[in-house]
Amino acid sequence: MHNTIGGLGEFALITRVTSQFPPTDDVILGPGDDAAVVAAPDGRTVATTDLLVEGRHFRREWSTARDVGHRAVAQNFADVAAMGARPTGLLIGFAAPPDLPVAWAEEFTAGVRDECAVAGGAVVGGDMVGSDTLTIAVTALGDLQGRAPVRRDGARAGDVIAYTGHLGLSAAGLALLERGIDGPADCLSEHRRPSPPYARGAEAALLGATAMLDVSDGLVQDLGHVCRASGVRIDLDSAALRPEPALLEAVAVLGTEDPGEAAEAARGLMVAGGEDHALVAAFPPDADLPGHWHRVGLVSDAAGTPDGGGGEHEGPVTVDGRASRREGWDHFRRG
Ligand SMILES: Nc1ncnc2c1ncn2[C@@H]1O[C@H](COP(=O)(O)OP(=O)(O)O)[C@@H](O)[C@H]1O
Ligand SMILES: Cc1ncc(C[n+]2csc(CCOP(=O)(O)OP(=O)(O)O)c2C)c(N)n1
Ligand SMILES: [Mg+2]
Ligand SMILES: [Mg+2]
Ligand SMILES: [Mg+2]
Repeated sequence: MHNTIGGLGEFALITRVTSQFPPTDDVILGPGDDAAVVAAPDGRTVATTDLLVEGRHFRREWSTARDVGHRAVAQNFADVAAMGARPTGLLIGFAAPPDLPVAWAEEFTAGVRDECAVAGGAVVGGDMVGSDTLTIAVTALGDLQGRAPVRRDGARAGDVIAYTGHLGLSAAGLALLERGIDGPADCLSEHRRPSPPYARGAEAALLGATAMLDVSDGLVQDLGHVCRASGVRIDLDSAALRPEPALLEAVAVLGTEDPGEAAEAARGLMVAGGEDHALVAAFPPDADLPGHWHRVGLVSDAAGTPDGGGGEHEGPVTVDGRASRREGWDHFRRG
């Protein structure tokens, strides 16, 4: 019996892993040749890639291999959804030390397979290499189904900002894990296995979204990209940012007794916490939004403000007209 991937060897591991992935109707040729062939019925393919690095994005003591598999898919197909596209294909680069248990690789694969079943895409290939640091590099493909992509540069003054999915739960989950606290469960599970509302990306496109992205680094920071690309400002209404019960509970567990302070701390996590992969979009003011799109802000003109929408201390995204005190994630600033 080979318990480590070093004992099993590269090609036996590839066979074990690739045999787990059922093809979908989009897959013309799956894993096994020099490249895969994925249908692009619309003739335009959305392509995106994100890395997961052990110690930076996940810890093996905090997340199971299955969790990391789910997360690798979610993080990437959320970007596909954020373009208004439907997930189709996935390529998985797997860099691992030879003493990694085979069971870890297999459980990771099961997580990938199960999240693909939720999102609707298929694994069509990947790569395996040895590395001191366990690193997962995923490339995701999507189909626009004949629609125009929803970019970051289309928001216009007068548009409303709305989100769907969760905000702040993942950041709360991370804070709980850092403190060794094992609840509330919804926050821990959202951190370990984010649940992006994949199908609502295409829905937003059909509802007339003018700009969209998924929240990976923090709502305020990520909406800043929309502002810079669109040449607008965005003001969020704190009263419209309603924390979910699990988030309020997490904040209480993390040490805020006062209910007023708890609500404030929860909103802090909603505007600055990343990795829930909620979808946030700008819509024309008359858009007929279903209830799962929560209206939280307004787009205004950047003209007349310093720096075309915010100086060094006031970014283009404000909360109740004021700069947000909390920043989002920056890979290099935070080390
Ligand atoms: N090393 C790179 N080479 C080329 N493009 C990159 C690189 N890193 C990031 N990008 C591009 O910059 C944009 C912003 O990246 P990122 O902030 O990671 O987006 P997201 O949060 O949606 O994953 C994306 O379009 C991405 O493809
Ligand atoms: C062990 C650990 N520490 C810290 C974090 C928090 N964290 C890591 S990366 C990140 C931002 C999102 O990841 P990124 O690679 O920037 O994805 P992208 O924005 O490109 O989608 C956050 C909040 C984490 N998930 N795990
Ligand atoms: Mg990225
Ligand atoms: Mg994104
Ligand atoms: Mg990021």
